[in-house]
Amino acid sequence: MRIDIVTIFPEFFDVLDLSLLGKARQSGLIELGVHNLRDHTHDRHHSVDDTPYGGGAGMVMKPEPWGDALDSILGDGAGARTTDGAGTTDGGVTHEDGPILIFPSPAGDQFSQAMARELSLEKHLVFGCGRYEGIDQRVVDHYEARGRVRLVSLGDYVLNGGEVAVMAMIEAIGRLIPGVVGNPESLVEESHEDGLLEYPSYTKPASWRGLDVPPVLLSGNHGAISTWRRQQQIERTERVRPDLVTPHLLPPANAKTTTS
Ligand SMILES: Nc1c(O)cccc1[N+](=O)[O-]
Repeated sequence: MRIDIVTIFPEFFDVLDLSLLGKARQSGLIELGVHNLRDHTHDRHHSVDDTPYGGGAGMVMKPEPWGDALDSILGDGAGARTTDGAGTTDGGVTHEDGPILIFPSPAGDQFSQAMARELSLEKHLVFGCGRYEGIDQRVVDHYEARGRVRLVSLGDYVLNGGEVAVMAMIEAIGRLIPGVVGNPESLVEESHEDGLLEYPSYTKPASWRGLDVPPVLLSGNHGAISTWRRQQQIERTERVRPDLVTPHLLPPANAKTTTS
């Protein structure tokens, strides 16, 4: 997968040299390009924002630097929208094969594990990190007419810009790319992968400050352990995130439960 990021704080993404994503870049599983939006300005102050039309507080990011930066990544044909509905274009690039341009935004679709999994299958992601009061709307409109564009929200709270959200999205997406995480099994038993929150985990010592590991986990009875873990997932999800509990995730009414 190729990932490009446009930002006024390129150094923010230095951390992507570390850990699993750093190793994925060294092995070629992920190719990363970080682009400084200010390199696409042409005035001596390298200005990227201006006052909003219609008045109001704050500043809006100018469209010209964004157009220059995104064209340098996408090409001026961008993602080449389909023309005949059969998924082909004059450039031979199908709509589905083109890059996806993602703007983190509180006005976007909620990011989720399902979305992370969907995006982990893509060949090329381009992230545009807005700042100030946001990016001139015409940037989104221009590229929506030429390829796939998505506004994606990390959550319902206010951030100073898109960089933190992009970092979280890249981690959630990158770790799902085959080969990035050493043991793919570890991707399965995680919160939200099966629709439930994960069960509590324990390791040595068996007793710590008077707190003991649940005996079932020391029993060696793998069937009982699996049943206990599933029950813990259901109880934790019902307690913390009842909105995630759907009938198909619950055990049949007559199913036995394992005490701890
Ligand atoms: N919430 C927020 C924001 O306030 C600014 C940029 C991006 C996001 N977001 O992705 O959630």
